[in-house]
Amino acid sequence: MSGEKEKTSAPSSSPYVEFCKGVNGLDKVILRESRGSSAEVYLYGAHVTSWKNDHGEELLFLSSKAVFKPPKAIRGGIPICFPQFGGLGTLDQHGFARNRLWSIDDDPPPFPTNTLSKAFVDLILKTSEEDSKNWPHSFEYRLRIALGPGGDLMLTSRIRNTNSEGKPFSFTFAYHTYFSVSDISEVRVEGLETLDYLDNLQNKERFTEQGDALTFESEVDKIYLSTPTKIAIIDHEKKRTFVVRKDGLPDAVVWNPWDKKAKAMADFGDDEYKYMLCVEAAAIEKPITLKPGEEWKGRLELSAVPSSYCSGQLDPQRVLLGS
Ligand SMILES: O=P(O)(O)OC[C@H]1O[C@H](O)[C@H](O)[C@@H](O)[C@@H]1O
Repeated sequence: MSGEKEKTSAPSSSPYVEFCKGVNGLDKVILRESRGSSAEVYLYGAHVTSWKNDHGEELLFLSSKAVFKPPKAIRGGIPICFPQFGGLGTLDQHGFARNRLWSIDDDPPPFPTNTLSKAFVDLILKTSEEDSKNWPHSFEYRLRIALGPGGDLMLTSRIRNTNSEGKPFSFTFAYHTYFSVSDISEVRVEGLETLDYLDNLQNKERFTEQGDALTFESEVDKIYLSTPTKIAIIDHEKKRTFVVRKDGLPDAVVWNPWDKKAKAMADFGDDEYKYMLCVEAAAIEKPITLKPGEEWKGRLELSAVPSSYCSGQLDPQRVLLGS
């Protein structure tokens, strides 16, 4: 199994980082921030399955039918799509990172920016013999998952080309975040209006979004191109706004399977589409290419703030700037 060499000793827990077992005895890490927020990460897939605010409220959607058993990816939370998004290549849907066993990275290279947080974990995935048969490249993928002092969830991916023969490689990528929402019909997304998108439901044809914030009344599966670095997901019923900030990730996928596709998915409840929305920070239209020795960085920062709106009038500037 890849990455076993990194595991020199059993990691020791602290008040901020607890190493334990999750469903089916899979290794899990719980991050806790002193004001009460928390996150849970499975080493299987480097998959964040839970993110709670300081009131203990769950902010991510995880299906009640999620399967915690390799080789199936966990349905919900934040799957990592690498080195391929969707079916855009020869690999299995969304690549292999989401269904590999990652290791704890005991000695990650330093980060240029110091986070104040003590609640973080560093994970690593390296090329395995099996994966190199389908994707003949050598890579090191380091992922830091951190909870900020205010409960923000930060994921930083650093992917390095370690090919020894001078071969570049290209990949597409997404943080496939499933947000928990009170009722999909009460949700709107701001920051994607007037942008071009590829519609996965119409052979990836290119369209331009209209001027209004996005609302949802049927299946949606769109790849928005060259989006702003901030996107807001406003849950009117919960009076909660998620703010997605991303860096190095120009695109954003918006997905909800709606009723028919929900029924067709074995690991997804028939009605659960009402309670989730995927907004995925991604690099899809223009694949990332790395020469040997080069590193790419892609960062996602999620925060959940009370919606600042009254009488249904939302000022997007306040939502995006006022957190
Ligand atoms: O079922 P999965 O392989 O996890 O994929 C779930 C979904 O992921 C993305 O959002 C894609 O755009 C969708 O087309 C796909 O259905």
